Amino acid sequence: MTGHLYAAPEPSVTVRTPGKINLVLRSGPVQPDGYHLLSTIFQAVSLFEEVTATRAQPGAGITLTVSGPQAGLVPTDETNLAWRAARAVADHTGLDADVALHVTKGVPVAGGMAGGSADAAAALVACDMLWEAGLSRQELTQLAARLGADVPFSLLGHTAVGTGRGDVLTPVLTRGEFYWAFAVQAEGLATPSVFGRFDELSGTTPPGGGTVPGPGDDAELMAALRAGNPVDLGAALHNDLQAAALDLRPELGRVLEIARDAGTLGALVSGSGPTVAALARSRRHALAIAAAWTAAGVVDSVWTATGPAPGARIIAR
Ligand SMILES: C[C@@](CO)(OP(=O)(O)O)[C@H](O)COP(=O)(O)OP(=O)(O)OC[C@H]1O[C@@H](n2ccc(N)nc2=O)[C@H](O)[C@@H]1O
Ligand SMILES: Nc1ncnc2c1ncn2[C@@H]1O[C@H](COP(=O)(O)OP(=O)(O)O)[C@@H](O)[C@H]1O
Repeated sequence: MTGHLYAAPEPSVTVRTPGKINLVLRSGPVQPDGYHLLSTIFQAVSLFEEVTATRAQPGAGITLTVSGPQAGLVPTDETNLAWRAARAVADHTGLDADVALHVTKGVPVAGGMAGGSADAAAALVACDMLWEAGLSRQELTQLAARLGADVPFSLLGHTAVGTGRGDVLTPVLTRGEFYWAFAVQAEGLATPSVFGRFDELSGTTPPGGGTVPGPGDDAELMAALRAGNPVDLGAALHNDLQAAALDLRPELGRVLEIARDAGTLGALVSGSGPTVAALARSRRHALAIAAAWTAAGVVDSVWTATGPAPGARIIAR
């Protein structure tokens, strides 16, 4: 028998969180704090991020690595949202922030699908469990909202109405599965520039003024979700930021047109873009829409998924 010594592996926790689309996004004017009051309906989709948090030696601090097809576009320093989430758990609990984080990206980067927010949500849950911090759901949600407007929804998943900055959530009842195709561009759009262009295009409303339509205005969309009716859902999709994203990226007009030619039930820019989401009749139809985009050469990659998808889940420990 040879005398190999095997070190016990360090404890680790892996958490999976979904990307999202906004089925409806209505924005009011910019507020004095620089944020826009929103009325949105999020749907989580089956493109997932995974964050593994592994215990590190005392004094090691936070380290972070990233893998996945677009890993090169993601910062690995303290500006990464997963890093900031680990820091937030440590600051909130007074525990030492010694952890090695690994992020596996499955959501397009800077595509308006909240991949970074999903990493933040996953890192919150993973560090809470690894460090046995015992944070309540409410504490996790509060930390999430401080990290970004989309982060609380990444924790929750499924389908939900978002008000305030998009961070005040009410779950929505849905039936069945919806099929989506996504047209992804290699070069993302920065969320603040899209909101900035939205302000320019929407004119002279003074900061803090104006009103935001409530979810009651989306009764038809809510009924379509409850009934599991993709045709009615497709007809009710709406994004106030779409004109701004198209203004910054006129070529997205062609991407929308190709989806319509391929028989989509409804296509729109996802959140702040530039990803375009197209609702399909079936899994096969989603693949056909994706193939039409590829054939036209108007995208850098195509992805398909179903929604709704669950929120943060611990998948290994
Ligand atoms: C537009 C949406 C739609 O779900 O998402 P994306 O499409 O970018 O993923 C969200 O509102 C983005 O959420 P998130 O990306 O978490 O935003 P944050 O990091 O909190 O904010 C980044 C910046 O976006 C602008 N912002 C964000 C949210 C909001 N309600 N009003 C804003 O004006 C602000 O300029 C803010 O400084
Ligand atoms: N963990 C992360 N994953 C991806 N991007 C991140 C992350 N942390 C910080 N970022 C930065 O945030 C930007 C937008 O991130 P992302 O969440 O992918 O897009 P969006 O806000 O359009 O949904 C990226 O360009 C990147 O510079």
